Parts: sequence; C-alpha cells; structure tokens
Amino acid sequence: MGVDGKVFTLAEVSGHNSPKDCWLIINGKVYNVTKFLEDHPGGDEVLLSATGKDATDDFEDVGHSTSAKAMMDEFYVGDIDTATIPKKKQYTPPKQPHYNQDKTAEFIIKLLQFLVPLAILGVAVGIRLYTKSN
Ligand code: HEM
Repeated sequence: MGVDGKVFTLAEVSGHNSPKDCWLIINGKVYNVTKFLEDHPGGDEVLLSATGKDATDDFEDVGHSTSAKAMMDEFYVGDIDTATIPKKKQYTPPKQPHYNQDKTAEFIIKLLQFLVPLAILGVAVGIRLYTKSN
C-alpha cells in the first residue's frame, strides 16, 4: 500500500501514456515519470512504449543499477490493483495430434489387398480344375 494508499487500476494508469503525462507500472507500483522522460538515460521512447502494461519485465531486462532503483521513489504515486493486470500467458505445449492412433482400418485394407487377389486366384484355379475334370 502506498503512502497515500492510492491504488490504481490498469485502465486508470493506461491513460497516462503521452510525453506530457507518462505513468509506469513496475513491481506492483505506479510511477509518474513525466518529469523524468527527458533525463532517462535509456531515452523517453522506451518509457513511453512501456506504458499501459506491467513494465516490470522491461525494467528488469535492462538490468537497472541500484541507483536507478533508488531514483524510483521520487516518481512513486501509488500501487496497482494487480487484479486488473492480465495474467502472464502460460506456456501450454501444443496438443499432439493423434496420428492414426486407431490402425484397425488401415490393417483391414492391407489384409484385403493381400486376400482379394489370392481369392481371385483361388477362384480361377478352382474354375480351371472344375472345367478340366468335365
Ligand atoms: C521509474 C522508472 C525508471 C527509472 C528511474 C530508470 C532509470 C534509469 C537509469 C538511472 C538508467 C542508467 C543506467 C542505470 O543506472 O541502470 C537507465 C537506463 C536505461 N533504462 Fe531506465 N529507468 C526506468 C524505467 C525504465 C523502463 C520501464 C525501461 C524499459 C522499457 C527502461 C529502459 C532503460 C534502458 C534501455 C536504459 C539504457 C541502458 C544502457 O544504455 O546501458 N527504463 N534507466
């Protein structure tokens, strides 16, 4: 909970996304970095592109120094209602299609491909034997 106990929703914070009014969400806290945009060593554009979402990963990925983290206090304006931030997408492995799990039909076709010519041959031989004996 912030000093003033202010808790913002993601929608509220998202509106502050311009060079004249720029808020960031980092580690559950909300920062008004409008005055810092020009001075940010990483530039204003990265900060503006980190608005409207949880920028924690973006911030951490840079590997900000402890002095950078200490600076954040002066921009702190409140906390984020974490329930309003969409959960991280969980990795779900793609479902493996069950290729030919049931091989019965395939097996019957193979069997017929073998048996039908054999049957025809059998009939032919039978007829031949029958006509010969007469
Ligand atoms: C209140 C929030 C922030 C503060 C106070 C802050 C402060 C700083 C400071 C002091 C530096 C200089 C290097 C260091 O000391 O680590 C820096 C560099 C940088 N920051 Fe931030 N930063 C903030 C948020 C962000 C965010 C959200 C991003 C990414 C979207 C970002 C991206 C960068 C980048 C790319 C650099 C340049 C690193 C380099 O060139 O070596 N910063 N920031």
